[in-house]
Amino acid sequence: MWGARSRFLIVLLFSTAFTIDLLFNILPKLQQRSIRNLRCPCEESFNSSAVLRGSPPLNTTLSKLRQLFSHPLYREQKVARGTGEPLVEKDDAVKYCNYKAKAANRRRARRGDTGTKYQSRVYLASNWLKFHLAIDRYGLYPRLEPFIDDLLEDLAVVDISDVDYTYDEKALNGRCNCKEVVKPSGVHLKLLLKFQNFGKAIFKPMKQKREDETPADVFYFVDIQRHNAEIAAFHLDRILDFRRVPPVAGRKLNLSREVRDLTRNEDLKGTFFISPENNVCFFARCLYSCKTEYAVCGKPHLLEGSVSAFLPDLHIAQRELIENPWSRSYTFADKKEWETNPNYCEKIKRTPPYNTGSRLLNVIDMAIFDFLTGNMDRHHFEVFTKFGKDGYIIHFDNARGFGKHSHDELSILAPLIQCCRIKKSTLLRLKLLSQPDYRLSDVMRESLLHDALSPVLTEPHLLALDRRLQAVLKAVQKCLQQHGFDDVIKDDVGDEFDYMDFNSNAVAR
Ligand SMILES: Nc1ncnc2c1ncn2[C@@H]1O[C@H](COP(=O)(O)OP(=O)(O)OP(=O)(O)O)[C@@H](O)[C@H]1O
Ligand SMILES: [Mn+2]
Repeated sequence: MWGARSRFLIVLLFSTAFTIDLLFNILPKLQQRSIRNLRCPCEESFNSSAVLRGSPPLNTTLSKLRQLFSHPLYREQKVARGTGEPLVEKDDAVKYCNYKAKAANRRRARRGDTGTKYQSRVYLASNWLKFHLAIDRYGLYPRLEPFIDDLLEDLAVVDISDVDYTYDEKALNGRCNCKEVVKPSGVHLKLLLKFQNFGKAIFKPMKQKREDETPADVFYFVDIQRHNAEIAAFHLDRILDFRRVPPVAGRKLNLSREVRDLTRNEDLKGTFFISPENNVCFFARCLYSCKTEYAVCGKPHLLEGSVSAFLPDLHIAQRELIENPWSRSYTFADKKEWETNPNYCEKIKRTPPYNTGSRLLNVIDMAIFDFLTGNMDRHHFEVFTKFGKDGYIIHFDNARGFGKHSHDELSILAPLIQCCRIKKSTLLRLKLLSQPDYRLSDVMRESLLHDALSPVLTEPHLLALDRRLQAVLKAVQKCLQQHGFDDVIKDDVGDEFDYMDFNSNAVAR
């Protein structure tokens, strides 16, 4: 009798353990593996190599993300718009990088630091260099290029050779002593990572758990930065086909081994301490808020964060910093003109460079992107000087998005609502992403599974994307009713996609 009962208990124990393993270990791994398969070019997608090799087909053929990227809207339209002029000339860039690498090697040698792990030159096969050389007038990276996924992987694992604070533009331009211009970034603690392959990236540490929502009484300008928002924004921007966010991946850093032991910045080293919980912590040298209560801590050494691939140096690819015409007031009481003047956009439409070309449409694209993430902190933006006033806006700094999933901040959409204009290509993609087969939350969920810090966004944040997408489409619909098709929809793709009716008059005529 006792033997039968204990046998039953043992079986029960094993089956419970197996179910838990299946739910929390095996299934997520299978799902991650199926996402990895996304990295092969889309030709492979439907004669699934998994089936050919005899393994179970999983759900790769049902991948919505793969279907999305195979859609005609997401295939290269080079013929229509010509080849994209590159941001940097290959020979110039390689020469400049080699010069920098040699200088870094000389500095290392002077310090007697000649370990074989350091390369003496820049390799063309490095994914960060491939990324730099592929930036063109149409985006920060091409569609479906496997090196972007390889770069994301590099950002998450490549060995670090040095860590430092980030310095502001003046320092980057060599116009002042770098040590003097550390940004006042006590709240926005971030680090410059230099990799052993000479790649560089910006690390923003985790300051808030994914599950926490920004409290209602917190103003956007004192809101903290979220590392997961940076990662999610990169994926969203790629899914929207803007390709205006530099590649970002999640990474767990060992604060002792990979920051404290590697940095040669004594100020940074000096901010390390051990917390009462025995965790390794550090804070930033800065002009304000440099207190231990603003420190970040590992557990006990490991801390997760976002790693954003560095763009080419300003020396070879200058950028212009521009104030956003819809920037917010960063004080409690003041209001900006766009908040009180209903005809504000009419004024902007007459003001160069918003009066011609695509700058205004690009600001509207950015407003849609920011509305989807809930980012109210777009005070300035940057463009590459080389691409002129029609060049795309770089969607830097998305760390203040994804703060509240239960609130949609319609004021972020002001540029769209007040100007009633949108690129046809943008609208077509938004409409596609509102279809059940390509649903935005589903493709985002799938895309984010690939990141080392998966799950990057909680379900309520993913679902908020669908709700906000509907709000954008509704705003466009209202504009169409008020102003008509020709005034609202700016054709940048021709009639190639007019068959995409989606049972609505928003796209087809
Ligand atoms: N991936 C990158 N490559 C090159 N430069 C970058 C990158 N990410 C950020 N920067 C530069 O650093 C600046 C500050 O970055 P970011 O806005 O993300 O940090 P922040 O802590 O919010 O700083 P701030 O308070 O100045 O906005 C950007 O405006 C940009 O010039
Ligand atoms: Mn910022």
